Amino acid sequence: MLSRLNQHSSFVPELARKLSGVLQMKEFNEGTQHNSKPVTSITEKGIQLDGKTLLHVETRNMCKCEVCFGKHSHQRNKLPPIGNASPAVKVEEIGKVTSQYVSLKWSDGHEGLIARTVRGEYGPGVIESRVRKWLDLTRRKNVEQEFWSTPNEEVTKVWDYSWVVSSGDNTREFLAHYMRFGIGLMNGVPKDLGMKDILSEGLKIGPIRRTSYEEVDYVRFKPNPSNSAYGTDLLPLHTDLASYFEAPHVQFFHCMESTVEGGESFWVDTFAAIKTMSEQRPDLLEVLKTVPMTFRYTPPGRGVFQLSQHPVVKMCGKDIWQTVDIIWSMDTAQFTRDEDLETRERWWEAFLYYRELVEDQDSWFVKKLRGGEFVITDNWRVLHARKEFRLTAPDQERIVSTSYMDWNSMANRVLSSDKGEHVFLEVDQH
Ligand SMILES: C[N+](C)(C)CCCC[C@H](N)C(=O)O
Ligand SMILES: O=C(O)CCC(=O)C(=O)O
Repeated sequence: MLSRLNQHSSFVPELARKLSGVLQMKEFNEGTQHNSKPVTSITEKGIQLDGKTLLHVETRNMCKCEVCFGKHSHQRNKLPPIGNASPAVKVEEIGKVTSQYVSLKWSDGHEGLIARTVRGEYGPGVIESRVRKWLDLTRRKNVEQEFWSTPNEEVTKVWDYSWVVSSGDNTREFLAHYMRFGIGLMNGVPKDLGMKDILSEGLKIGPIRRTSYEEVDYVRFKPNPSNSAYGTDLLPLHTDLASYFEAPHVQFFHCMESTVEGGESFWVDTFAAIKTMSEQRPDLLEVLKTVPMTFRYTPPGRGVFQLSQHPVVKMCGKDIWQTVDIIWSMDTAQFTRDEDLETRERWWEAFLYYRELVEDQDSWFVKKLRGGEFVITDNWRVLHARKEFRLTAPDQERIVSTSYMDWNSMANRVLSSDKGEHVFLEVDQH
């Protein structure tokens, strides 16, 4: 590798410019996303590449040579010198430029190459088209999500189970829909399939996230319920397991049977409400973002003591990232011990403002689930609830099974290539 690079170290800038011109045409034809001229030049801050400035330190950390970057692991093999920020490592020379890579030599003596394209970065194979289409959605970027303050046709779309599981691409479309709206519904799940069959054999996703409810929990009427879900009363809008430090990202609902009266489900998109709040009362939103609330689930006699704290709204940069809301597991008494009076007054004003927005019934998606229907919700975004139901005849039943999963497992299904042949970076063709 290095000896090959050395061949290019007597590098002529003009040649690179010519090459770059040719490459620009080629890439345009391939439909890649380079805008302006693919100039490669060294500047004060770093290098100019394809109309973009890359900092010296960034280029050094982006090195894709086989010394720096694991061929099999696609992880960094070797750290660039720790002191690469101070004194700053600098690009000293730009070498060969091809459609995928640019060779660079840095002031720490290292010679390597950085990728110019998504393909150069991750390697050839099916993944590239998916990454282009879905990378931002799988990273929960708000710009790709569609917030809904009324349940429109797209949000309420019900997908046919057998269609969804009939090909990998169909499954991906369905999961991408779920990620966009925070909810995805299917019907027609065959009667003989349980939660685990649907997840691992149908949607081919996993593993299930274990909680204190084990892998699959059956929500049905139980006397003296250890969780309010097992009663028949209205179950108000909430996200599940707020008492965990990291509440599960994804929640699955499989309605196995429902012949009771009432018991309609409803959902609301908190991100739409938070957006409204950010426009109308940014001062109150700030309070929800900064003041932590304690959440608690400590049912007696079960050896369970779950206690955690979170602000109700979490951000990731400028993106709304997570809402945590379960009114009845808020430990209000603990809150009075943790925060001063003034903070609590402001917090309650902010929380009730927010709660009023999500309790606006016009923003609810209401649907009575029937046997064979399946719902996935973004438990960091969409609140779910169930209306009261009544058992008026002995043969009536309502059984919903629930499970949880990490968001990564969904993203993995949407973006990954299938297991099989190794597909390596094309650095050796550079
Ligand atoms: C569905 N399953 C019964 C497993 C969990 C119910 C979670 C909602 C609950 N009240 C909470 O403590 O967060
Ligand atoms: O019974 C239902 O439909 C809702 C149950 C629920 O919200 C839960 O278990 O978290």
